[in-house]
Amino acid sequence: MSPQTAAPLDIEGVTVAFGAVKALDDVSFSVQSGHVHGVIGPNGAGKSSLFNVISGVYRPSAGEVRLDGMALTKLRPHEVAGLGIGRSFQNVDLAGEESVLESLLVGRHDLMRSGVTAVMLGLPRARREEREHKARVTEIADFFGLADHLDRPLHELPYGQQKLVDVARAVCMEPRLLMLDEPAAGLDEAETDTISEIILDLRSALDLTVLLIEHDMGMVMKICDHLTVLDFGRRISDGTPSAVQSDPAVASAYLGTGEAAEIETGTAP
Ligand SMILES: Nc1ncnc2c1ncn2[C@@H]1O[C@H](COP(=O)(O)OP(=O)(O)OP(=O)(O)O)[C@@H](O)[C@H]1O
Repeated sequence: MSPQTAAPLDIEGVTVAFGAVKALDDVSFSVQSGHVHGVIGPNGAGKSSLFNVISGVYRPSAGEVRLDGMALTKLRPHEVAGLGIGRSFQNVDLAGEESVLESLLVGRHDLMRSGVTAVMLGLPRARREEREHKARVTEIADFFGLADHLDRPLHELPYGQQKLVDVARAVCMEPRLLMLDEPAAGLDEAETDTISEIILDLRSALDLTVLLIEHDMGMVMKICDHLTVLDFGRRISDGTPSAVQSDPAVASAYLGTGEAAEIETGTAP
């Protein structure tokens, strides 16, 4: 289905500081190609900062990020996206009357060769390209069970489907590495199961590496091959879900956060 193949990611000695606060402090870990790799940690641990470094939004003061051996740390966000990193966001943007189709086409912006003017003038090459992009977007929407909703305004969809659109938009970028920031936030158990299945199916069907930030421990334990745990910007644990679950450093980081029981039992809050 996709011409791309899953890519490995290496994070080496990455530090990001905001004044006296080190959002990331000498963080290193590797993500194997084809893995679903979870990044977990209490609030403020540095997870979103890590995503921002990988996607080129934050420049680290030290360290390097490599996708399939290629250094990303000096690139701009659109250049990082062009190398095959697609990203969903923590908060769904409900503003505007944008349709699901339009929202998904935004994900293909960097893949479109014809400019907006050419499309508006109805030039043949632009029309053909637009048709091809719409066909691919429809195929991806179908994977998410969204194909019947393409013409509906995004804000009319139930929240669970809006979260699916957010993930689908990142898939429309044709990534080799898909970064998902809390795809299950605000979802009920059945919706969380649905998105979990979709992530696993996507990984196989599109040959993706998946990097996942998620607070839902039930989901993390179920679908991740490997976990990295951050706390106060430092990597405090890294290993298989069961190894991380029994790591005393992890239990102590979560102590008093309200998520400690979920870490121990691997259940959703
Ligand atoms: N742009 C910024 N300016 C100043 N401080 C920031 C900025 N971004 C992050 N931080 C700080 O860096 C630390 C890590 O924040 P980050 O958002 O990366 O954590 P997180 O693990 O994603 O948290 P959460 O689970 O709550 O989303 C926090 O102390 C945060 O206040």
